[in-house]
Amino acid sequence: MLEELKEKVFKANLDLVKHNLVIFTWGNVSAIDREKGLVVIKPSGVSYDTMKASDMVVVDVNTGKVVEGDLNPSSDTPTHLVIYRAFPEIGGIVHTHSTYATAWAQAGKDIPNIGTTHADYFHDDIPCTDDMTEAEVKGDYELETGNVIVRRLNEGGINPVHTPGVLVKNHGPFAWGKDADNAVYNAVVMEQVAKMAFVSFAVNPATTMNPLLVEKHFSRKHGPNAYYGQKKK
Ligand SMILES: O=C(CO)[C@@H](O)[C@H](O)COP(=O)(O)O
Repeated sequence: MLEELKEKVFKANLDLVKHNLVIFTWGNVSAIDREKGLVVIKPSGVSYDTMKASDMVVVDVNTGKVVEGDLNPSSDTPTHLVIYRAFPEIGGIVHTHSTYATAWAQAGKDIPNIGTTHADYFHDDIPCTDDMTEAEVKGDYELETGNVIVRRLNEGGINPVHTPGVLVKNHGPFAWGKDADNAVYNAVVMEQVAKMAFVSFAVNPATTMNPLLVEKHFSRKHGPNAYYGQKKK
């Protein structure tokens, strides 16, 4: 079942290594078959060096139950499932501990949009979630991580299509897209704009962004007036 999607998710997980977004067994990629209501995700704790397409695990997006696969699904599976259930536009999700995006997450800071590269792909500042409560941390942690992500986007009036990523405070980045490959692409861009922002503020802590450039660049990628109508934070 879902052999083609397993192959795509498997290759997308290997692309995390190719793009230097993960080491060891860190991170994970998933994708969803919306018609079947099934999610294919990387197995937990398996080295990318030995991983095979047939190792991918298939879970029910609504129950989280494993419907196919001999290995345990990624420990972050509940987080992925919350995001899929909340945002039907999303077809693939990536979680990494990539250095610069994770540094902004550990610092508890949104990645500010101070350049056209950022504007091309993320439009808004890339949001960082707030501190998780004791109940959230001691509860179903991965599920609650998904809930704080959804809450941060919804309360910020942030469109997940226009801003395809988030930072989980003190943890790391989640990125997404229309499919697994697009999610990996956005994860790579997020890490790059995180690095560029860090270096830019080191050069000039007082730097600012020309808002005219934001609309100019975002509209080039998403079409004219694509952003209007989205609530500002
Ligand atoms: O965020 C974490 C651990 O803090 C996880 O994302 C690990 O980095 C990968 O876990 P598995 O996908 O192998 O379960």
